[in-house]
Amino acid sequence: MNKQQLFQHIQKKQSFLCVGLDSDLKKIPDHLLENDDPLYAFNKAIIDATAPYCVAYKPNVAFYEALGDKGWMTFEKTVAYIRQRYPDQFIIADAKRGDIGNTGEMYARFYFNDMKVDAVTVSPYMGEDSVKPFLLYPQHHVVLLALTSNKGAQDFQLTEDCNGERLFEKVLRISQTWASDEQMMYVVGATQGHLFEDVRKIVPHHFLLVPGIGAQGGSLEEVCKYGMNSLCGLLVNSSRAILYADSSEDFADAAHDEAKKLQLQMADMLTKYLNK
Ligand SMILES: O=C(O)c1cc(=O)[nH]c(=O)n1[C@@H]1O[C@H](COP(=O)(O)O)[C@@H](O)[C@H]1O
Repeated sequence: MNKQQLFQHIQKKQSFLCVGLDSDLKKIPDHLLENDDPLYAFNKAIIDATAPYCVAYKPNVAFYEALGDKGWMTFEKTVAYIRQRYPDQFIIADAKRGDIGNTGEMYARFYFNDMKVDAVTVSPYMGEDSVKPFLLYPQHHVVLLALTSNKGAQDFQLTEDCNGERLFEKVLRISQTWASDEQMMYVVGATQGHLFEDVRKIVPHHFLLVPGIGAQGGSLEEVCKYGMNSLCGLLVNSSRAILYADSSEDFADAAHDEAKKLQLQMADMLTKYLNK
């Protein structure tokens, strides 16, 4: 899916919501534990409840990897379910990979060829040759960590070199030379507020994956005010606030309501900030 197609989905749905599938056996409603594959049953119900209100899903592989073979099967089945039922949805494997070239090739092959996701989150720390294997798949996307939502973003990403350039700025500036803004996207945490202005000075045209609203306290309004571009350019993720809005048998209805609430706020943001 290219940027223009993603934007068309955003316009059609009046939403730039990405639902994070951080599905945790310890948090899903008890009655689902009777299923052969409880996480898959949970994911299917969440996906059916939220699909009208989002344009993307982001299964976080940690939650599947932790369950071994069974978890990987759940991951694969979940991606296949989205592909089959909701082919317009953009699917991001949140894997935060990044290793030397030949290892990166294995990761890229696994996620793009076998798991068939559209995009993978990748860490920039090991540099160009660690990211390149993912860029050999022209129809797929790298979502590079730039300025993350967590407190530890201060430890390295916000530190300055002797010219006053912060590390996240260097990541954005240099990595742009590795791929076009069709293939590269960046993670910028919603908790970074006005720093979106600085991000947009360097990458005005890229799509940004923005986690950190809801449970982490980031502001949707601030993200949109400083981060929206003429193709929206934002995929705003929410995981726990949607998945665990209710722990009873009504969990899917609660997820539906939460996703719809965010979609309505996003429709307002599009009216307010698109092309402003
Ligand atoms: O790459 C990510 O998706 C990511 C980057 C980041 O800076 N912060 C961040 O929270 N995430 C992920 O986004 C999701 C946020 O989940 P909630 O805080 O529950 O909405 C989790 O899957 C995190 O791993």
